Amino acid sequence: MDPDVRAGHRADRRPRREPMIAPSLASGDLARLADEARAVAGGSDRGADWLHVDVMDGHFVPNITFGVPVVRSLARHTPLPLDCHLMIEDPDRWAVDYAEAGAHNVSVHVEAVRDPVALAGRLRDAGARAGLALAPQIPLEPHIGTLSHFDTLLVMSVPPGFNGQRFIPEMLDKVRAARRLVDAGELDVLIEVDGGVNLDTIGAAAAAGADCFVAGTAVYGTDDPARAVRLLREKARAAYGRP
Ligand SMILES: O=C(CO)[C@@H](O)[C@H](O)COP(=O)(O)O
Repeated sequence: MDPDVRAGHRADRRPRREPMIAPSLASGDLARLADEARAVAGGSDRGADWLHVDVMDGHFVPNITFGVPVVRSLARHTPLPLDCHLMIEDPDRWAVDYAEAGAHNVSVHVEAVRDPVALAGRLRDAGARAGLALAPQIPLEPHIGTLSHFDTLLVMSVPPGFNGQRFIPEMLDKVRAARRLVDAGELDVLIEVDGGVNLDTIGAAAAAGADCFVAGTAVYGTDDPARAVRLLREKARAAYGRP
């Protein structure tokens, strides 16, 4: 693979002291996706780090959202790296199409993928980071070996399928366990937490060791999404022990 692309992936594995915020576009106005992306991009200020794109197929989860053509168009309308979270059956068939459409990170659910190691390699060959997602009922421990082939661990803190759900604090045990492995040098993944992240919950997720925070309702459910991104980052920074 292109060494510059790999270098870019490594650059995302920043020292864990600067929180990343990834607004979840599915909570925005779905008739104005480019505008909603622009609303969090930041302009001259620092905006969101990634734009989270929840892909749901009506089979793996009981909801339907975005397909490959939407991601391809979005990639032309925003400078933000697209973080595609595939909640679909047969990610082995579809994931690389999202990478080729311009996704920066493509996460697949471990129980849905047939050959995770091969798929991670194919995603990287297509120029994307590879992410492994764990729904609330899926434990971390059996998948640690598989994760060593991935760039991102997405810990879901709500059942997949819908925005606006309540954060499940018990999921932070998985974040803490992953953080310990990363800090011990036994795993090299960016830890993302997704679902119910808001100003009341982000501090606990940051203290548990998450690097990247997906927030839908807490960003797009406000009058000022850019401000919401700033406030979320400040809360996470404070929990990291930074001003
Ligand atoms: O993947 C999912 C839900 O399936 C999440 O990305 C949520 O869509 C985030 O929305 P909030 O829980 O922050 O409203």
